[in-house]
Amino acid sequence: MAQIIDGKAVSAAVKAEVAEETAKLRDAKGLKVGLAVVIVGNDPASRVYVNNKKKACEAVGFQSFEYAMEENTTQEQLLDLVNVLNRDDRVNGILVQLPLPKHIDEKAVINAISPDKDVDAFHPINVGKIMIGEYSFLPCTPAGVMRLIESTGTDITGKQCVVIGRSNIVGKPQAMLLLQKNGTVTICHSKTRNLKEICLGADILVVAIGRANFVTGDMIKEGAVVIDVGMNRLDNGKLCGDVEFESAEKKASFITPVPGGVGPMTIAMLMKNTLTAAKQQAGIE
Ligand SMILES: NC(=O)C1=CN([C@@H]2O[C@H](COP(=O)(O)OP(=O)(O)OC[C@H]3O[C@@H](n4cnc5c(N)ncnc54)[C@H](OP(=O)(O)O)[C@@H]3O)[C@@H](O)[C@H]2O)C=CC1
Ligand SMILES: Nc1nc(=O)c2c([nH]1)NC[C@@H]1CN(c3ccc(C(=O)N[C@@H](CCC(=O)O)C(=O)O)cc3)C=[N+]21
Repeated sequence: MAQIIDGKAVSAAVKAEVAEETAKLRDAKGLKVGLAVVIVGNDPASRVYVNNKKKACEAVGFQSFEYAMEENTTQEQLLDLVNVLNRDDRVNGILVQLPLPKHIDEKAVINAISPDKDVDAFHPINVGKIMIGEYSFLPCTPAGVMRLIESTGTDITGKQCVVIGRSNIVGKPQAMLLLQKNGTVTICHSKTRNLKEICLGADILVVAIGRANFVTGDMIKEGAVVIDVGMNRLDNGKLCGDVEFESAEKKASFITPVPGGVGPMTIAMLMKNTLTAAKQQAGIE
């Protein structure tokens, strides 16, 4: 039976570190930290995340600036706001909640965010820096996953790591971070043929697909570390991961639950990135 990785506890520890350093820098250097969160339209799921981010900002001692824009906001209006935030000294980090309404070009918006305020690490400059290991920010979800793996005491070096999913925001950067920690990494996606076989070889399995209960216990090697990034809202309103928890926990050595696993880590790492941004903008470190 697997040990459950407590994402809430690990995220609380990260937030406590951030809160402590924020208070110290405020007292010693008068540093103030601010995060702007922009949301376009009124997708209920997005609202939940944005509210969680706002609460986290309060908890660690940041100012948060929320910009809720109408669904019919034009791309030009959104780009104008991003440019204002780029120049606003109170704002150290900018997060534009994705997905955006279809009439807005997400790439154009991401590219408009000043790379030093890009606390999601989605801007091409920051993506490139991650590739060559010279980053200042790591993308929040993959960075949170790394922290969860670390919390189990697992040494990644030489391990077979399998990532299912190759999105720019989760799968691809996740694979890169595991590689940087000397994992032997395989990336799977919808065209992968022998998925079950590949999964059965995984010492560390990270699943980021977006399909409820897709990975079942028979795909998991005895003793594997299983990280479930998926967030699927079922018809009954319940939140569920990409991994079928009941069968998977019988095989894994460690496993993350949904909710209470990767989700809270994403927000904690966002706080960490925002503090890093503020320090860099103030010339500290
Ligand atoms: N907890 C958190 O903080 C976060 C959670 N999420 C959640 O993680 C999940 C993934 O998100 P995201 O990466 O943005 O999703 P995307 O939809 O962008 O990517 C999904 C990936 O899964 C692959 N895939 C789809 N179906 C299969 C299949 N049958 N077999 C193998 N691979 C498959 C796709 O392959 P292909 O490329 O070939 O299409 C694609 O690479 C979602 O549930 C999302 O809600 C996302 C961000 C943060
Ligand atoms: N620019 C941008 N950056 C993001 O980081 C980003 C985004 N857009 N769009 C959407 C995804 C998703 N995401 C989550 C954040 C917190 C939880 C979270 O707190 N989850 C809780 C439960 C929340 C609930 O109950 O609904 C948990 O898993 O325990 C989940 C998912 C950030 N994302």
